[in-house]
Amino acid sequence: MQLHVANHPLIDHKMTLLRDERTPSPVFRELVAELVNLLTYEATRGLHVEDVQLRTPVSEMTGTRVREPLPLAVPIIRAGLGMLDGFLKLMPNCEVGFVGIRRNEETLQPETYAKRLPDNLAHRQCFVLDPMLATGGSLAATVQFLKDAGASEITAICLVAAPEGVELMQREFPEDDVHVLVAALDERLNDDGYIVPGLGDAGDRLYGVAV
Ligand SMILES: O=P(O)(O)OC[C@H]1O[C@H](OP(=O)(O)OP(=O)(O)O)[C@H](O)[C@@H]1O
Ligand SMILES: O=c1cc[nH]c(=O)[nH]1
Ligand SMILES: [Mg+2]
Repeated sequence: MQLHVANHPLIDHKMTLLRDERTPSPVFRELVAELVNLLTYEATRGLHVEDVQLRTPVSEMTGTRVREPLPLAVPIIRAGLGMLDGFLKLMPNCEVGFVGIRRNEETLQPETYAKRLPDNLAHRQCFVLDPMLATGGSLAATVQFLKDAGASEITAICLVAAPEGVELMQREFPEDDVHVLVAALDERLNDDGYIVPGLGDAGDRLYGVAV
């Protein structure tokens, strides 16, 4: 697994607003969308493209377009859904697969309650969306589902990561075919498995505490 930390002043500025406990849900959602726009630009540098012939008002030229099959976006429900619109704004023709995972609050183990993915992901670039990489269990389970379906180029876009989660991903996926792009790499996990300083429970801050 290859880790990329965005390290950009605009992203850092928006992350500061996002982390603030006084930021209300509507603003939080808007900031997430803006951050995902910026991160998607960076995460899609390696998109597969093909040549296409066109004519400008001045001359013939060879341009490029994103090659088919188009990439698959995979938000991890719930909190990852908050990143989907921002991603699709830049990649409007992507198909979307869904994985629903909830962390067990006592064991911190991921529990999968929904999975709707194409059967065959060979030769398909996949972009996993989840704001939080804490212990890494939820992301590792999702990446494994994609690999089981044949995916070999997987990029996760996250907002905040803990070193513990990064280490788990590196242990589980030692090859270079998995990339994780994060807006911020934080200090550690606390005893409850929350990222410190983090931003709290991303799902609750996006959608409230309903289960
Ligand atoms: O790295 P991990 O230790 O697995 O934790 C990260 C997971 O925790 C959060 O989801 P949560 O379980 O709170 O579900 P929710 O999105 O429905 O709130 C977050 O969105 C990740 O999916
Ligand atoms: O800090 C954390 C850890 C896991 N899930 C969250 O939403 N926040
Ligand atoms: Mg949650």
